[in-house]
Amino acid sequence: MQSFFRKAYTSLSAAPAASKTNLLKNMTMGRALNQSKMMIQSQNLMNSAITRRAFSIIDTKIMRNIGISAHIDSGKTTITERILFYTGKIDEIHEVKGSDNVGATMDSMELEREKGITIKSAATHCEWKDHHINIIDTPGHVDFTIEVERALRVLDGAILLICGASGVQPQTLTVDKQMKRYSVPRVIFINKLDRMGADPWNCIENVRERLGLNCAAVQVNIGVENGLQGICDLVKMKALYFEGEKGRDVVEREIPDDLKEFCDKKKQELITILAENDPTIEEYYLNEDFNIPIDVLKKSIREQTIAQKFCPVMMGSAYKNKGVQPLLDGVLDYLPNPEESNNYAYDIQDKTKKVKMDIDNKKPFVGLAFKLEESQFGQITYVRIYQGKVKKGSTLNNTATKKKVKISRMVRMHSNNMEDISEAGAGDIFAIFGVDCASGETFCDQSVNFTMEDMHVPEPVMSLTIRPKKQDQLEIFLKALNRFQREDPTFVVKQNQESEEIIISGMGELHLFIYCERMKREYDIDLAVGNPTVNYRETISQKAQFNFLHKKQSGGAGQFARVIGYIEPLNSDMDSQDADLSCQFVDGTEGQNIPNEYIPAVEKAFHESTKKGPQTGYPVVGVKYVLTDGQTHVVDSSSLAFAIATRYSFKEAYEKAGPQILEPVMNVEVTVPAEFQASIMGQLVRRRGSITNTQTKTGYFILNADVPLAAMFGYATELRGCTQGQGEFSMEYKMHSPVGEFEIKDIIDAYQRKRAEKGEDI
Ligand SMILES: Nc1nc2c(ncn2[C@@H]2O[C@H](COP(=O)(O)OP(=O)(O)OP(=O)(O)O)[C@@H](O)[C@H]2O)c(=O)[nH]1
Repeated sequence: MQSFFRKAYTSLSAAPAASKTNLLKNMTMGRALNQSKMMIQSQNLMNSAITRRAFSIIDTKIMRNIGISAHIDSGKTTITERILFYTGKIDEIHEVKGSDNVGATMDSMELEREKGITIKSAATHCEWKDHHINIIDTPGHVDFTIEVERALRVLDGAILLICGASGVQPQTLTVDKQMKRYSVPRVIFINKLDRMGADPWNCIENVRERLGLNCAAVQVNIGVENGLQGICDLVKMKALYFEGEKGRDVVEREIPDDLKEFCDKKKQELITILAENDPTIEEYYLNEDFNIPIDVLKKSIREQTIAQKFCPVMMGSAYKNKGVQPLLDGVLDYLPNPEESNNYAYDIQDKTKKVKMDIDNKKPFVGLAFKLEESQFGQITYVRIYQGKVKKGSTLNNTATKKKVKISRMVRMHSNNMEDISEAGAGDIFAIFGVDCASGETFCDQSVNFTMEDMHVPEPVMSLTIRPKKQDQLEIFLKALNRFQREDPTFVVKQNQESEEIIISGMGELHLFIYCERMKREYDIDLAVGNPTVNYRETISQKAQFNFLHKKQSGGAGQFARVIGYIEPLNSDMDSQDADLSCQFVDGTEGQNIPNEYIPAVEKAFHESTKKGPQTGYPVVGVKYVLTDGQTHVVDSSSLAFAIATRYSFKEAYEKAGPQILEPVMNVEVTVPAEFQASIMGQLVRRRGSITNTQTKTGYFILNADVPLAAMFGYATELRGCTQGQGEFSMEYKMHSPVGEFEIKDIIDAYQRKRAEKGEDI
């Protein structure tokens, strides 16, 4: 079959365009191959045809931009590897941490292959049944959550992966929340059905309860765990088996007799759920007619999925090569093409003006740089086109920097490889070379000036000091920091003004560790790394008035400014995930006691004051400053005087407003063999954790707890030690909560000590 394919591909490539379709038909139809083999051959031929088309603009109707998101280790990379194999992009499957030591194709960084985790999201594309699919493989580890955010921002649909044995896990909740935030329609794939204790029906219940998603299975598994054989498609009412090399031949048979009744029941469940939002299906339902034509059923699933009223659930085992091709069919059948998803930009002149993007190649070009990557050929910038098209050699505007950029080389990426293209059209994802920009910036045609909506960038929760051991490496060290910062908005670099120490902050220990490691490996820098510290925040718990007069009228130019008002908490409850961690200024003045020209100085000085809290030096959050009145002097008032008065007024009121210190609290999930239940609970309670959920599943004990980040240092080692290496845990940022009484004193003392010792301004 391989040689047949090669021959066919050669003749197809050489044939004139008009005869290719016929040639394709003849070659696939004229041979007495079995049904499944024919399917694969015609598939590969179509793929070749589309690969050729990749050099020109792709019709948006046959395009899908999808991401694969899940909790860590759910199998995203493993699935992507199968997708690339079945669509003819790679000739061989390499496993994550596989015995061949090659590593999965999408894990192209050395560190990714070593650790068996995905760090940066790699973009790729493939062709399936005459459709072009752009795929972003997103990392599952919470420390790289910004990669997930970025991917979702630019995708039209997603596959939400769930482990068939573990069900909904902490990060499934996070990625689901992110998908909801960006209104991304999704299909669910329950993976790892070959694992001990796997149960897709439990997972579906779990999804309904914990994610609140209206979902139903469109497939039923044939067997489970070691006995997993295939799946039944409830739309077609056929059984599908995956035979031949690596399960590449999809063979359709009748549903096994012992599953017929169960499949009928599950199909009825699907129809009942669809009927709620679709009058056509409702009519079938009311007539108790469950033999709905395939097209009608697919149309309903598609429309409701795109409208985010429903999620179709598919299933299988990527590792055992079962269920991946039907999942690809599901992507085409149920996820939107770029024309079917809504995207908006803001007019840079008037940010309140929202402009709907039009997937039309004739419209002015608007594209978002959503990801940067350093390669051996220079910076690669990934761009999603929201409208218009772009040709190699054209010039675009970067609306953030106002700089003109020449698009001299355009490519489609495939992990670390690429293919050159000469143009790309609306809805597509491509990459450009040598363009200087930061991620999140918008490129436009000269005729428009739009910016795409900002991405949600979470607050960094952990910091550490870092410096090169050798002075002559300082320049390359700063270059590396600069690059990482532009690639990743959750990686923040600051310099302490007084001690000149460089402080890097990020989303967790692993996040910061990876950057230190990359500096060592990619830049050969010998680093001195300090101890990690937690990013505390300060806030207030009650309202407090201020009335402050700043007056200096002895000699020289005088200063006079009075500010009157109050500060109050922005949140009624700080112990909540929805707490607003911003600071707001409200101009509540009436009349002209403070002339308008001084108000901006007051606002600016308030925001400046919140950058460094009086108790710990960490930023103040969740505070509203309301200016109600004031007083000026005809000669001596100035913006400077009002700025000084504001700073003192804030300090004065802050002391009376019940100051609090907030610390990052993590949602921790620990999975251990059941016999370790007691010791695990004890450990987390000692680490100031409050247990939120426990469950026991097939010999495993799973515990969820909210634990302060400050108490989680060294937990990986402790867990490994007490479970003989059999325990696993993951954690993600949940919220900033007030620090307990006992810890407050330690934190303040440490801050005062540090200041006294070093005269440091942290
Ligand atoms: N039994 C079983 N194992 C699987 C399956 N899919 C993936 N795995 C294994 O699960 C582990 C994690 O798989 P990955 O594909 O790296 O998961 P991921 O979601 O990409 O991981 P991160 O990117 O690090 O979050 C690997 O050891 C895989 O071989 C499956 O269907 N069944």
